[in-house]
Amino acid sequence: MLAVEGVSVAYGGVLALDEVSFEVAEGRVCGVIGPNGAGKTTLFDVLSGLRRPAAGRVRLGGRDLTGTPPAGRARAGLRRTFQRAQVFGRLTVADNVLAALDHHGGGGGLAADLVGWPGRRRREQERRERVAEVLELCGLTPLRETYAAALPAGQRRLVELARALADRPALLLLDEPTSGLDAAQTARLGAVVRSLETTVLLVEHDMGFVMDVCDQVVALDLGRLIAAGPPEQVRDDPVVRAAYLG
Ligand SMILES: Nc1ncnc2c1ncn2[C@@H]1O[C@H](COP(=O)(O)OP(=O)(O)OP(=O)(O)O)[C@@H](O)[C@H]1O
Repeated sequence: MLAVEGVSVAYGGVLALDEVSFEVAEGRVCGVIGPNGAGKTTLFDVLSGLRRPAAGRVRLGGRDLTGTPPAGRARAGLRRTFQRAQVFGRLTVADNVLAALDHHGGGGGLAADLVGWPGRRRREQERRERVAEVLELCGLTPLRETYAAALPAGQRRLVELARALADRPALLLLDEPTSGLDAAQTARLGAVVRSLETTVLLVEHDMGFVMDVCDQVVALDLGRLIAAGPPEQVRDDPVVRAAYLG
């Protein structure tokens, strides 16, 4: 379970987050909505460890991550995608995903290869199978040998998603995942997100997508949590509607 407890962040005089608290049960998909400047990006920065909150705690699976730097959170199973996809342009699609798995096994360099470290080939095989599985899931199999730099933005975003999913993260943060995707890619993304057993938090402006894939939604406005609950309930909440009308 992800627990956000009383998180506050101030930029100078501006309270970007004001005692925000909510929980997401394991394996659930939670949408984060709110008008511009609501604090959504700041919340993601706090969760991924890029920004230390002035107050409050973040727990994942009972473990307090509040003071843990980004690399430690990655080891705890947290993955994030960005509004601008971050992929290795000079690697093929398949190698991009393989690279995301490379800290599992492998290693040891040439010496270990020569000695034929037991289990090494089996692990290599497992990694390749996992790459194939994730590429298939994300609809990228036909593009597996294409260099990522040659892909249009929408497909690069799917590659970034495939990288994030590769080693079965405990928590996946998706920042506006549908931006740059066409209708077919958005539908594929929705199916992928729904099929995951991972806990997912996603910031998204496409309300149709949020309604379609999220189990719950939290709404922020001016740094405060103004509604939380089932998607339709939050969408129809008069306070949420008023916030969007500004
Ligand atoms: N580095 C910063 N320095 C000062 N103020 C900031 C900084 N980053 C964000 N803010 C302010 O904090 C508030 C929350 O911003 P944030 O980017 O988290 O909102 P958001 O919901 O992600 O908005 P958007 O949908 O436009 O991306 C806003 O008032 C914003 O102007």
